[in-house]
Amino acid sequence: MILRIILAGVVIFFSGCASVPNDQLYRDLGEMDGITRLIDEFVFEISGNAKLHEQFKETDWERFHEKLVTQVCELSGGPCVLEGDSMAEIHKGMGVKESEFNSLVENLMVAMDRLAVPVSAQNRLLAKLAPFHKDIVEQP
Ligand code: HEM
Repeated sequence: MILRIILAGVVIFFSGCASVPNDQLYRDLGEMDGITRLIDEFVFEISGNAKLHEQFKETDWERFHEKLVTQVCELSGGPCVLEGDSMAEIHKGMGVKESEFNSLVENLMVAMDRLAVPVSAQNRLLAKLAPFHKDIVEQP
């Protein structure tokens, strides 16, 4: 009897874990539609940002947009996987400066404000992106 209760507890615990997917941020961002609109605005901001013009002058905007949608979908717990090189490998040798990184993050914040993304979701997305700082910025 005791064994059955323990077993039931274990089963409930694991099925509970499986039935609560950690996709709250993905849902708060409006799933694929919301994320696509967010990246539309983000890419629009980046492409018009004079401080970033030199870095992005040869960018394939369509590919960049698609990769960013996939990345934000994945990071927020959505059903996407960004394949390919790591953030460090992609940005290696670009000489990305701290000021450029901050400017790009400001572009994202403007995009999120424009779409009225709730502040708590904004903060959670920024927190997911923050660890990339060390992979992208090349210290002088
Ligand atoms: C949290 C910050 C950032 C994230 C999440 C991010 C993410 C990405 C992603 C997903 C790609 C596409 C990779 C691919 O094509 O496979 C990319 C490419 C690129 N990133 Fe970043 N990036 C960030 C910051 C920056 C900064 C600060 C710069 C420069 C100022 C930069 C410059 C570029 C450039 C030039 C490309 C190549 C675009 C192309 O030629 O198609 N990134 N980044």
